[in-house]
Amino acid sequence: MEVKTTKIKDCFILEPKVFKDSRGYFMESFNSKTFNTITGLPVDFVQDNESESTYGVIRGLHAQQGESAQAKLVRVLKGEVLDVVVDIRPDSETYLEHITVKLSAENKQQLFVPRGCLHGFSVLSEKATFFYKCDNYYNKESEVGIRYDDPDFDIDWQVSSEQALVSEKDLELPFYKDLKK
Ligand SMILES: Cc1cn([C@H]2C[C@H](O)[C@@H](COP(=O)(O)OP(=O)(O)O[C@H]3O[C@@H](C)C(=O)[C@@H](O)[C@H]3O)O2)c(=O)[nH]c1=O
Repeated sequence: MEVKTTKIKDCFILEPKVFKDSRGYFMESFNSKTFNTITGLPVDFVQDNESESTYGVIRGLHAQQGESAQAKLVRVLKGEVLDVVVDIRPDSETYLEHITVKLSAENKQQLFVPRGCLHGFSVLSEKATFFYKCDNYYNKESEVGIRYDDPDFDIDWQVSSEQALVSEKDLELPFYKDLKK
């Protein structure tokens, strides 16, 4: 497993070691000891989630807050997405910065999203199966989010506005400046 830093504090890209042979490939997609050693973060994942989406779907930008804050280790099992992390931790040196990373079944990259950051993704392939580990349980009451098209962040989702497919719930999210903090 190789680790690459991103410009967001404590947000890493992980690249599993892939063993290819005539049968196909093998990889350790997650190893708790390796994860904690290479990131230096003692994260204890407790919930796995999976979703499937079609081209143009944008999910996000979401987080859970307070005692239910969640770190996530996200990856793509099928297809390709543009993954987005926005740092809304007021005490972070990268507060209000965001990154975009292409994750695909082919590149097998994983992105670690620290607690307190907003997360979302857009689907760039015909379909995408998205998988992620969370270090805290789902708690609907603790959910917060902002609009994917918040002009203060001006995120390029690489999907045209005509083709963007966004849930009703996500369309009702506020812009960051209007989020109750
Ligand atoms: C996230 C989640 C949803 N649900 C339910 C609630 C709802 O009925 C249905 C769909 O939920 P949502 O519309 O919120 O799903 P979705 O828009 O895919 O939400 C996810 O988006 C990405 C970007 C994230 O980062 C995740 O943390 C999560 O917020 O699934 C759970 O039962 N457990 C969960 O952990």
